[in-house]
Amino acid sequence: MLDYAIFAITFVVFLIATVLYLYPGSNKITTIPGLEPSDPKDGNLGDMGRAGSLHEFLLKLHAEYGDIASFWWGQQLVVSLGAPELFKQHERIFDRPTLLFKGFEPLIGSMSIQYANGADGRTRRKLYDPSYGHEAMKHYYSIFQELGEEMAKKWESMKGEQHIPLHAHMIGLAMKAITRSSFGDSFKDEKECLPFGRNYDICWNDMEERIKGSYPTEGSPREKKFQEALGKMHATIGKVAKYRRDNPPPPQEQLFIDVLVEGDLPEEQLLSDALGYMIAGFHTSGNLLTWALYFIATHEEVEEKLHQELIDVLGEKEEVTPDNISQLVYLRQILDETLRCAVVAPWGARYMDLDAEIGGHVVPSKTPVIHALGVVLQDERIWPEPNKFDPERFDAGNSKDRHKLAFQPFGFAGGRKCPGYRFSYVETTVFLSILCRQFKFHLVDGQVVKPSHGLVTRPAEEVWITVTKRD
Ligand code: HEM
Repeated sequence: MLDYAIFAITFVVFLIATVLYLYPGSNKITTIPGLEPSDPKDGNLGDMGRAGSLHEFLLKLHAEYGDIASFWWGQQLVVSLGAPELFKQHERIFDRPTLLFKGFEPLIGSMSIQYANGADGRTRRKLYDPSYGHEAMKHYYSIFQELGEEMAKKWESMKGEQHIPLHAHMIGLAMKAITRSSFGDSFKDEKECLPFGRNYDICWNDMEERIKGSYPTEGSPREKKFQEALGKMHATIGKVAKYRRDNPPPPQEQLFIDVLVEGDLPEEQLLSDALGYMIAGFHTSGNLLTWALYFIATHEEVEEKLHQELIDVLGEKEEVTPDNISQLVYLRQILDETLRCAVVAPWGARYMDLDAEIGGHVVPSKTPVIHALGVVLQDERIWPEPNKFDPERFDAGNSKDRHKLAFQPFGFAGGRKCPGYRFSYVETTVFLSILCRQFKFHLVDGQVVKPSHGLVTRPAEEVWITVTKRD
């Protein structure tokens, strides 16, 4: 009888301990150091808001708890990795957790590649990736050249001291680059391009409000305005898709939109992925261009060294081509240091269906795992004086001993890194070589340029510059 009582008591104690151990809202389901939820419903989302952004929150989290740390996204435990050695353990993981990107769904749609995992995600990448592969890139140089020269002419026509809204101009330029190269000449027509840009602004401004926690109520004028603008963007993409379906180009002239059209995809997937690639394509590159020119304008020695390289490699007139682009070594260092210093894309994420071991801890199955790319890009153990803009960090001699996963601004895991990384390097190289060969840049006095970190890092306010034509 006593034996039975001891067994029963032990069993009940074990059961209670197990329930407490696994109860959501308790951090006991993992040994990973980290935050307790500040709120039973919202977890640490409030702390994230107070930090300013997820990136700033992660900087603090890792400073306090180390290279692997945990926190609560609402009632979901989330793990963050903040060191290249830990990235290594996630190098093969493909699937992305939906939860952390759910906020973008009203704009990009639930069928976006952003949410596609397993066989579906891999099949899509296999279908879409060649549009931004090494061979495809060769067709885009002339488009970038034409757009860069157009921008240079516009700046040249501006009177000496006229203030230029750098961010607006660079986002516009990057939008033209992705639409023309991926969707064809329909976007050459300003009548298509300008309203598209305006509708995009309406949707994006509303998305920024949503990401800060302000959602429109169903049927409200705000929601109607958002849906109307989104509908118009979809209608434009639908019109372009129909035109390309009715007038198919020869195989060697196929663009991304033709791949979508030929893929015989459900209409919703076509619209989602067309819009998703477009947004991912210009938001990122537009901000990379903005930050690069901001750093060039504020670092005269960098500006002059770059100008000299452009003259040495291209002379006064030559264009960037697939054959000479690799000679623009210093320009590439500037782009890489900009991606690092401005943390253009601060984080990525993955999850696994199984329990996994990372950094000596068990990560329970289905737990979203953040790749804190930006935390690593600002880690002073890897990058001394991390806030200093110094392209020499990427000089071949200075890079050779660095861990290969220390610089991964386009992500690194599971063959699912950013599909647009080559595109971005080529477009920004062509644009900057045209603009920096012709102009000197000056930041208008009295501005304090601060970053605003979302899924992409942009300047919190417009950056105003003036330009002087070089002799
Ligand atoms: C400065 C430029 C860019 C940066 C820093 C950047 C960064 C990133 C990062 C960090 C990811 C997440 C990767 C991961 O989960 O491991 C990503 C994904 C993605 N990027 Fe980019 N990107 C840039 C330019 C572009 C361009 C030009 C395009 C379009 C051609 C593009 C399209 C995408 C798409 C569609 C995804 C999601 C892919 C998927 O779900 O498999 N990006 N990007």
